[in-house]
Amino acid sequence: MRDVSRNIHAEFRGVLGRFTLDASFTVPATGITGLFGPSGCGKSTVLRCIAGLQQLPGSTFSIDGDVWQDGPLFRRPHQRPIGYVFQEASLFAHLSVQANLLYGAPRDAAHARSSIEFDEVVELLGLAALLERSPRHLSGGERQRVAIGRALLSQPKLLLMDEPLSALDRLTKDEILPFLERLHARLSLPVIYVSHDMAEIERLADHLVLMRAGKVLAAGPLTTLQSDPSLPLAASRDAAVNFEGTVESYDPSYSLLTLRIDGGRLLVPSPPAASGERRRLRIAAGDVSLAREHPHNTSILNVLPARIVSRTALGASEILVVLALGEDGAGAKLLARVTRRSWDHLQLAEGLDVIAQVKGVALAPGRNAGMHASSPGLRGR
Ligand SMILES: Nc1ncnc2c1ncn2[C@@H]1O[C@H](COP(=O)(O)OP(=O)(O)OP(=O)(O)O)[C@@H](O)[C@H]1O
Repeated sequence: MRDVSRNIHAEFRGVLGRFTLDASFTVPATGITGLFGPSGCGKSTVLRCIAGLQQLPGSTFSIDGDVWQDGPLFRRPHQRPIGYVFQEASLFAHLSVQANLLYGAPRDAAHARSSIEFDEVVELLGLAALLERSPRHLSGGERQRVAIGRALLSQPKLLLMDEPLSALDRLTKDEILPFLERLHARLSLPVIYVSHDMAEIERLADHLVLMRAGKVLAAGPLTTLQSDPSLPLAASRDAAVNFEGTVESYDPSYSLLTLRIDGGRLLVPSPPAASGERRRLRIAAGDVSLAREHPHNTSILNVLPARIVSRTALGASEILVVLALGEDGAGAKLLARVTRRSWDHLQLAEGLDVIAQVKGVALAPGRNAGMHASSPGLRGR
């Protein structure tokens, strides 16, 4: 039998008007799972099924071995310990921010032990200065932070977020993303995060469920799906991979961080950071070029040994190359987009050891840095 403990397991099947949903996935019941796909593919419907707001007979759902739906068993929405954050925050206009936050928080002491604390939520979401205010006078971003805080204080076992940033402008989004990153770093609560914006998913998600037309194309770790050439992400114009790096050292004379990643080291321009700190990195396929030999006298900071894992034609003139970093080709996967002419000219081949020249690395802000910064990340060249 499948081990459903520590997992979220979903199988939703049914017909809604002219739409057919046939979505099954299993992801870890930890971290943030991005639910990604084009408009109308069924992302919100999956969330509604998880919340019990949409009942499709013959479906199943369990989290951490706790079954919410299976055959005749169907827990009603109020029997499911979920927090739900929608596109637009609907706050009670006649209540203060503090009263809104506490609305729906369990009052009994039984919840107190394992609970998400009020003070912690206020601190994590930067709400201290807003507590006495009326929601009428909050900005869109502030309202959404209150809505997220209220969902957390209902002590959910699972947080569902349906396009929580899509109603906000770019600057406000960039202001809220660091708060979400802090929640991610500090709380162990599993989150299912719906978005059709890959930039948000790349910043936040650990796992990904890729949807198309009511079906799940693939589910798994974000990096694995990003670097799978058979999936649409890798072939897209802005294809990239994200992975974690650990700060090894900081060179103040050049404001450069050295980060250890699986299979190599990267130098990235950055404000100082403490060694041992974990940071999320993004490397775009278009920022990686290949050489047969170690280049001399180059301005490119990051030049790493790697092995070619696979090649996939992208139209008539380009090739998408999946690389594995390290002399032994056992490290993190990277994508590179090269012209077919260069591929032939350099006599590249699957299995060949090459040098990856990384022209740009985007580094997510540190957990405590940039809480009011509007920069989505730094680029190092
Ligand atoms: N109760 C329902 N009855 C009939 N059709 C429905 C029902 N619920 C959803 N649908 C249809 O299912 C499809 C998927 O809708 P859904 O909102 O889940 O997509 P989505 O991926 O979240 O889209 P978006 O990103 O635009 O929000 C749509 O065509 C929608 O009209």
